[in-house]
Amino acid sequence: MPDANPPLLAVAGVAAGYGRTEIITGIDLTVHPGSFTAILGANGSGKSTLLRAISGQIPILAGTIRIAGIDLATAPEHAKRQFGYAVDPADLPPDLTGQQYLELIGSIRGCHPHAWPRDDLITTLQFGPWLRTNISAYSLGTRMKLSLMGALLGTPPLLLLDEALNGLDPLILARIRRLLAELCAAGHGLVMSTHMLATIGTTCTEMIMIESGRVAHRWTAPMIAAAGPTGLETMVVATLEGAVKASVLF
Ligand SMILES: Nc1ncnc2c1ncn2[C@@H]1O[C@H](COP(=O)(O)OP(=O)(O)OP(=O)(O)O)[C@@H](O)[C@H]1O
Repeated sequence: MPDANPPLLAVAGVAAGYGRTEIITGIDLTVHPGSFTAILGANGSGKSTLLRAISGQIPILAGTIRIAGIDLATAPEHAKRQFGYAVDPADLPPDLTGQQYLELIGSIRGCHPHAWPRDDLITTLQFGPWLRTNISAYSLGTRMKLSLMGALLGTPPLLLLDEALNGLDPLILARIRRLLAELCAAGHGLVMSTHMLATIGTTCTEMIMIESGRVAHRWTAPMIAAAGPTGLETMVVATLEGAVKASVLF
């Protein structure tokens, strides 16, 4: 019998990569309503590859991915309606305006192009002046805002953010953090890859660290709370140092 309250995301034994090269292996990850999972790891460890697999951009080589109980492999269109994914700013279509991009995402999601969790998102993100300008003229931070606005369109149950806070100025960053915290409090799930420990602080409920394509460390909410904002950085840097020493030994 299907689970009446399935997790928002259930990743089990997943392997994925590019062509014949397997980059991530044996990944298990469960995200429940209200949780915020941060994916950490050194450059090139496989964080984006994991998020590309979860969002169905690359095929998986082993394992299963279920989004709100829906199998991504057997019902991809249905599964993809359950999450918003902040695309890499470099992948935004340069010849569209912001408004056209939002209309495109809205048509794919079957929602109004401004159907956000808050009606005033354009004002909150100070995006109004850019709506009718071609994306090719945007700064990195402006592209990042549009990418986040696309992910939030239709207020999906699950948000997948790949280093989606890079390049935002401190005011916009604070506003986005507040909005994401509100969404988690309302029962949405958030998975975000990041190097910005100071930014995620202790707001996440789980942290995983990817090393060479595998989950090498997991920190639960009590462990994160016990470390505190300053201890968190020390803890993660020490873990990364340990990984570098171990790779030198082998
Ligand atoms: N499109 C691609 N084709 C082939 N290999 C790729 C591709 N994208 C990434 N890789 C390789 O996969 C590995 C993991 O890359 P990935 O982008 O997932 O790492 P990451 O942890 O997100 O890194 P960073 O923190 O630098 O963003 C790297 O060795 C990278 O070179």
